[in-house]
Amino acid sequence: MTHTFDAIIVGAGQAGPALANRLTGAGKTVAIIERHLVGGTCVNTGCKPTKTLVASAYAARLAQRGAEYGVRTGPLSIDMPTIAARARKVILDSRKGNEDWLASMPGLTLIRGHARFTGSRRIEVNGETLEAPQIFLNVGGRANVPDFPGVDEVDYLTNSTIIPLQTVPGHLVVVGGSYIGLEFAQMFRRFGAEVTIVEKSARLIGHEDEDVSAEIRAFLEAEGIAVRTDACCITLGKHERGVKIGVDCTEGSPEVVGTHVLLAVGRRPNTDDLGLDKAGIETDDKGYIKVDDYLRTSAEGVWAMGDCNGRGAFTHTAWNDYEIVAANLLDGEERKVSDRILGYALYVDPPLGRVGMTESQARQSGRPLLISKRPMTRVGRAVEKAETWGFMKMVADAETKKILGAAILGTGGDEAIHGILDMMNADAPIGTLQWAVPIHPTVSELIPTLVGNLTPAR
Ligand SMILES: Cc1cc2nc3c(=O)[nH]c(=O)nc-3n(C[C@H](O)[C@H](O)[C@H](O)COP(=O)(O)OP(=O)(O)OC[C@H]3O[C@@H](n4cnc5c(N)ncnc54)[C@H](O)[C@@H]3O)c2cc1C
Ligand SMILES: NC(=O)c1ccc[n+]([C@@H]2O[C@H](COP(=O)([O-])OP(=O)(O)OC[C@H]3O[C@@H](n4cnc5c(N)ncnc54)[C@H](O)[C@@H]3O)[C@@H](O)[C@H]2O)c1
Repeated sequence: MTHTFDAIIVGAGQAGPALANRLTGAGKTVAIIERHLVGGTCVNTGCKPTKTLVASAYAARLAQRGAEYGVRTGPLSIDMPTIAARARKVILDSRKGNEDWLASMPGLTLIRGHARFTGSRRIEVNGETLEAPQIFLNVGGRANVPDFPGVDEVDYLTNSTIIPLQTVPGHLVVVGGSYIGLEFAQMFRRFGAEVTIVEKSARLIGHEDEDVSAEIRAFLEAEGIAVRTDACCITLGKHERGVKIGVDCTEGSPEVVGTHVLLAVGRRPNTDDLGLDKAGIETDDKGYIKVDDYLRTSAEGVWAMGDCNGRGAFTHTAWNDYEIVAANLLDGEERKVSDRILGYALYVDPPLGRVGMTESQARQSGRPLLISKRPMTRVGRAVEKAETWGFMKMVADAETKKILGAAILGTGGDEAIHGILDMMNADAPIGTLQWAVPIHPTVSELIPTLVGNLTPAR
């Protein structure tokens, strides 16, 4: 039997439920299909639990440093079951919030099962056929597990399986030194694990500027995390203490032995089992669904939103994809992905808040540049909090006097960066900030000073 809807959404992650809300609000009948957990990656195995764990790790760090602040407590201990339970509660509350939201939408049918195209705008799920003139794909991604030699012989962890751990690993080896790897590495170090990060490129978080990578490496090493860069030819194998990781580094021992290994070497889109070929939907060589500026796929009447289109890899970019599609289809607007100014944060401590171009990208663009940089040791709020790692940096176009990009690697950087992000979205020239009166003492109060110190790049 074939069931017909006005629209079908595949995936109840970040973009799908919000779009379902708008479509049903416009009087359409909508089926949303979810094969696993409502809320997708961010809610169940991504942002929400990791930031909850990061908060516990921050509390542990402050407790470890308590005497520096003149606060002495008894012997410190880490209660991992309570830490994991806190993350679990945040997951369950958020998932339930999403489920309740879906249940409240009139005209919405939530179908639990794996969706697969069987034809153009025709989908099969649980043996039933569904058809709709409009189909929206929000299938997200999963941890990439490369076929490292020996990978099947060991119990490796991914972001999904490390979150519920009830004990602190003796020695956690983290393969991959980017977002996922660095956030877990630092939190488990703070929970008491020995931690080694193994990264194949020459530096951590390699798409950021070299000064950002170097500073992050410095504060992670200062907390006792071992970092092995230039690590090629990863191999995995069983060892009496847990797992041995073969790393063909240019320096150091060719083998690292740990009790646990976390694979944090990127994501892959959930597009390999979606029958895209049956619907004429093209992907790129990594499996990301090709979309145009309006998020339309190569097949008429099919859109792709969120991580699966390769145009963003964050919760807020998935959400913005929904906003773009809804505005274009329901509000008569013409919104484009290319109008998005990308901002994001890396939740190590201190965090990295970022927006727009890196200094290196700005230099490669060949424009005349103005650059300004200020260490956090010269930011009053950071000094008062005794959290002075990092720096603030801004790059502007010397001719248009517009900000091209910024990094705030320092305490409160994930929040303070929004002052710059908002300036860029308002398309305001740097002089706009000259007479702003920021609040003292904040990290943000130094943004006008950063602007005032912009000087021609050498
Ligand atoms: C450890 C970790 C930490 C992160 N932290 C942050 C952060 O701090 N900030 C941030 O902005 N981003 C963060 N991210 C990234 C963020 O989680 C993703 O960008 C976001 O969840 C993408 O949302 P999405 O809607 O595109 O996909 P998803 O949330 O992955 O949702 C896709 C859904 O589709 C379902 N699905 C897939 N295929 C099918 C099918 N064939 N049939 C039916 N259902 C299907 C899946 O089960 C899933 O529920 C993090 C990611 C990870 C892994
Ligand atoms: N704070 C956040 O917003 C946040 C947090 C976590 C995850 N995320 C999202 O999740 C996505 C995935 O994160 P990720 O860190 O897994 O992926 P990533 O693609 O950002 O980084 C993967 C890292 O692994 C390294 N690597 C690849 N192959 C390797 C190998 N064989 N040996 C050693 N190192 C290797 C890469 O050089 C790179 O540094 C990101 O794109 C990000 O958008 C975001």
